[in-house]
Amino acid sequence: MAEKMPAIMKTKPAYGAELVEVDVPKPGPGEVLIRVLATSICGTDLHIYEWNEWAQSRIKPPQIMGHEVAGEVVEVGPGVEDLQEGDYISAETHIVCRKCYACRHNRYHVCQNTKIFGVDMDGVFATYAIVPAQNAWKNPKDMKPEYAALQEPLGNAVDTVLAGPIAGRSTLITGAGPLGLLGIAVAKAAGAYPVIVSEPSEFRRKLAKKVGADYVLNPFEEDPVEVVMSITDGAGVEVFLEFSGAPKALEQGLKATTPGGRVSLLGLFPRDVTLDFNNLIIFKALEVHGITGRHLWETWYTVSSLIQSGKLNLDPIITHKYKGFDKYEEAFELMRAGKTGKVVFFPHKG
Ligand SMILES: NC(=O)C1=CN([C@@H]2O[C@H](COP(=O)(O)OP(=O)(O)OC[C@H]3O[C@@H](n4cnc5c(N)ncnc54)[C@H](O)[C@@H]3O)[C@@H](O)[C@H]2O)C=CC1
Ligand SMILES: CC(=O)[C@H](N)C(=O)O
Ligand SMILES: [Zn+2]
Ligand SMILES: [Zn+2]
Repeated sequence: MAEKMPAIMKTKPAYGAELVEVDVPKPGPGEVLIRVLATSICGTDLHIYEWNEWAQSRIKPPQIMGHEVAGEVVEVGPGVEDLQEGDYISAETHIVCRKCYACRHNRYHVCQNTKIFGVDMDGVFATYAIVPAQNAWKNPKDMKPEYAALQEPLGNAVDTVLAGPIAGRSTLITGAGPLGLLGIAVAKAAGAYPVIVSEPSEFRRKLAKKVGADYVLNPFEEDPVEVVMSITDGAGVEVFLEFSGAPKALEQGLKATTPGGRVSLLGLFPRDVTLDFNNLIIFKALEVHGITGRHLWETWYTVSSLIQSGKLNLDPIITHKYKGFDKYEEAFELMRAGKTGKVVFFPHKG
């Protein structure tokens, strides 16, 4: 195996990243080394690339980026018992402590001491990467690497969509970025109808239709509330799934939700949000869920089964595939421009 490897690294506290040659790491106690087969870009990676306020407050360069991955175990560190060379795995990105109050209540997805690889330590945008054995998820041998890498963000989408009943329920999704597109795929696979999607980007509205949205609208040209009311004969939607992080979308979605309906909030807002809580939530007795990470490990079982069921229309969502990392700047710029769904790198050129 090579001694050196290419990696996309946040080398300095500024916009962008660099493609560098670094040493192939050695797995320590409780760790495995994987040969990365596929790795995909998350919106969080884009925040790190752009070096926004959140990234400046959290990321400590130099650091290898990336956290969505599928790979093959090539070396097992001391003390690892349930993994062996040749295992085909993906990885839960949240490294949890199992000691805090949340962990001791089986709420690992909100562990108070969460560390995230690719965020708080070296990540997976490289040909080899270190994964803590406790975070490894074994994949069926026949699962496409690009699907296997998507399981981590699919977990966010599954927890958002399936936070309550959805089969046969009218559903509004705001934001058809990579995560919102995954949300549409999960909602359709789970029997939601109609699925109405509000998204300003024409490129992404077209993708939303391909993935299975029943209606798409441009919130900058039509009032999402009016469209929803006309489709639902004035009732409003039973389920509102927020995937945009846009304050306006939140307000519109709450107005479009039927009294007593369910709201799942995944999108992260750029700033504090002012909201008419009394009339938009309290007097409508809405059920509101904050969504983060993935429930460990039941969400991974649901995601893997949904992929294996063949009912998730993932191919239209994976809009860009790159062999190697040479064109990483193009990939990030296209994503910044909103001209992509999910972008996947296959690090090994051979
Ligand atoms: N809670 C969690 O654990 C996680 C949350 N996130 C957040 O989820 C959100 C979605 O992630 P990505 O799809 O990667 O983000 P993205 O930024 O690529 O997609 C957001 C989409 O919302 C659209 N949008 C903007 N304003 C809108 C409006 N007024 N109405 C409807 N749509 C609007 C944009 O055109 C874009 O397509 C982001 O805010 C991200 O930070 C991402 C990962 C984990
Ligand atoms: C930080 C991330 O982007 C990650 N996908 C998560 O689920 O926390
Ligand atoms: Zn992510
Ligand atoms: Zn914990």
